[in-house]
Amino acid sequence: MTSIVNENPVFVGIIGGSGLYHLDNLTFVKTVNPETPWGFPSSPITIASLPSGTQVAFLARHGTGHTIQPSAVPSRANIAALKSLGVRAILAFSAVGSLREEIAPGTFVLPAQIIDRTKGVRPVSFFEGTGIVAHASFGDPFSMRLVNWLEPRVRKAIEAEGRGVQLFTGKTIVAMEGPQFSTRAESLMYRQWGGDLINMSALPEAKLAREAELSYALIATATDYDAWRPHTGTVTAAEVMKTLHANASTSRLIAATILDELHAAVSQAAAAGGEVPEILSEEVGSMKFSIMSRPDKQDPADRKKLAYVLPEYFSGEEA
Ligand SMILES: CSC[C@H]1O[C@H](OP(=O)(O)O)[C@H](O)[C@@H]1O
Ligand SMILES: Nc1ncnc2[nH]cnc12
Repeated sequence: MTSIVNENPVFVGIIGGSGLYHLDNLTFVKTVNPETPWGFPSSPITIASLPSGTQVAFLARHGTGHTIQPSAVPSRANIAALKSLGVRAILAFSAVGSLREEIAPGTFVLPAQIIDRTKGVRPVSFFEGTGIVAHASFGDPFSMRLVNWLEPRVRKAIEAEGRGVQLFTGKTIVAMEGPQFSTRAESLMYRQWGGDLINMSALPEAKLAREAELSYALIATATDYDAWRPHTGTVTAAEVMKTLHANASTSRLIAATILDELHAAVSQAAAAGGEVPEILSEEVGSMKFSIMSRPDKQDPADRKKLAYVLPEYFSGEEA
């Protein structure tokens, strides 16, 4: 595991969604493809440096050629691989449908809540398949410190772009199974439930980031109005494609504008004796009291597996 005192630490990971398979203005350093206890990530991870020399890690959620179904994204391997590189904060981009008139295609949103409509076919926990039980807190599924930090910076970046892209915060995203889009009845139901956006990838990604004690924020980019509008057609992939390109270019601009400062905010305390930086403080240490299984009942093989993602609690001898 790469440590915080590395010469060129990679503290920030970016997960690119549909349409966002690479970033701009970065100098390629290398690709890495760590085999984790949960397999390989969706694609080799690109380590690249910003003009300042800051290095970041980029991972394409569906693979670089978009070959992985939403239900088959190896989210455990993705999150574990990023953590193994030293990543502490993840900016995840996602193409989403809108469930609200005011969130027009082309709008960017930093959601605050998730409604789970996945169907139990995705592994959702690093603890699954082990004899160690843990219950992560997930009431606030995104890292609100990170989201609040992002809001003014993302707003500034999109204003500077000058295309009139709007930004919303505090919204609720429905994470559905797919790969088919929703029916009109489902879409209307999600609105009644309080959903504002819909995608197929917020979960289990956000849950796994929480279990790994990583700060995680989603930058949701609206591509369509889903299926709830009475007098218009329902979402099609062709509709999504119309906005995907422009959204990806705004996403790249956002990344280029904020990554240096985010890296600095995440590393701010490293030099000052290893205190936990403010922006990470909700997540770091959050699993400490989530682990229910008595240490003397924990199988060493399970501990070894979990140490890959939570060395903080599992790398030593059992207590
Ligand atoms: C291309 S439309 C449906 C597809 O797009 C979103 O992907 P991502 O979240 O990776 O941007 C959505 O979640 C679906 O997987
Ligand atoms: N309408 C929609 N439903 C689910 N995922 C999406 N991704 C983009 N648009 C979507």
